[in-house]
Amino acid sequence: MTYTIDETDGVLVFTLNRPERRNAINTELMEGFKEVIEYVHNSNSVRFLVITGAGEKAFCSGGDLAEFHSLKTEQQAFGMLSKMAEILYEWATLPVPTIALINGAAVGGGCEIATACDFRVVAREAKCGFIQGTLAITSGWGGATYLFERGLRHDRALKMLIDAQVYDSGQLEEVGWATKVYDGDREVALAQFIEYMRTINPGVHKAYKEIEIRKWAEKDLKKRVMEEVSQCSKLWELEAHHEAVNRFLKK
Ligand SMILES: CC[C@@H](C(=O)O)C(=O)SCCNC(=O)CCNC(=O)[C@H](O)C(C)(C)COP(=O)(O)OP(=O)(O)OC[C@H]1O[C@@H](n2cnc3c(N)ncnc32)[C@H](O)[C@@H]1OP(=O)(O)O
Repeated sequence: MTYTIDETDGVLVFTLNRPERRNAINTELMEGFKEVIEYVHNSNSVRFLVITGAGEKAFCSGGDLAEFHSLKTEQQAFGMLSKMAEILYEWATLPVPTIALINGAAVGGGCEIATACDFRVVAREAKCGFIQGTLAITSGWGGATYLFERGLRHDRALKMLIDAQVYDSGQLEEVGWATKVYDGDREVALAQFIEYMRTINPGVHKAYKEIEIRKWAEKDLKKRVMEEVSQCSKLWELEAHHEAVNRFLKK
């Protein structure tokens, strides 16, 4: 199974389970996201939604470059990118707090998924980055749009995107991307992170999330996400991108 969904005491944990591919997102995993979103909407018991990656090495390495490499044209790329962008928008606007429990590398689309979450709880040894620039594309799932909504200083957010490098956990904390850096066991870190939130009435959480979502509706967030998708699609079909992906796959 490429993913698991487990609910315990109101905490729903979605685990990306392709450690041999560093939990890269393929079509099957996209369906997993949809299943989780539906689960949360239909549940009265889920209080927190957590996403994490199986294994110790990676949270998520972004889109599955082997699978998506068959997409050559702008139109083909737009199909895949917009599908995942729609999913991430649904995820970002869920009525419960969302937590990326970043157990290892989060790069490319993996960094976008984490940025679409409300909180990023990051393992001390994890490295994360919007490395899409090294593949001659921009983020294509809405990640840059979410990044500019996360309250980071503008120059720091922009530098993260245009340097296209991975940051260590100290740098991620310094720029304000990581909510918390943890040492040791991820389950313990998660339990500590939600310790106080748990004691608060869920109606309060839902109300705060609605405030955020209303702001996003007024700021046309969805439209801006889809424009980001279009930009990425245009770059995707260029030779520079296909050459960079070839280099990665041959490595
Ligand atoms: C498509 C959407 C777009 C977006 O909108 O953002 C993207 O996400 S673009 C994709 C961006 N991602 C990458 O460029 C991934 C780059 N991967 C890495 O940098 C590294 O793999 C890692 C995540 C830092 C982990 O490094 P390490 O632990 O050293 O593992 P390996 O590099 O040896 O990888 C093991 C294995 O997994 C395969 N792999 C890794 N990432 C992907 C991926 N995104 N898609 C497909 N396959 C991936 C890698 O090729 C290795 O395979 P084998 O050699 O066959 O073992």
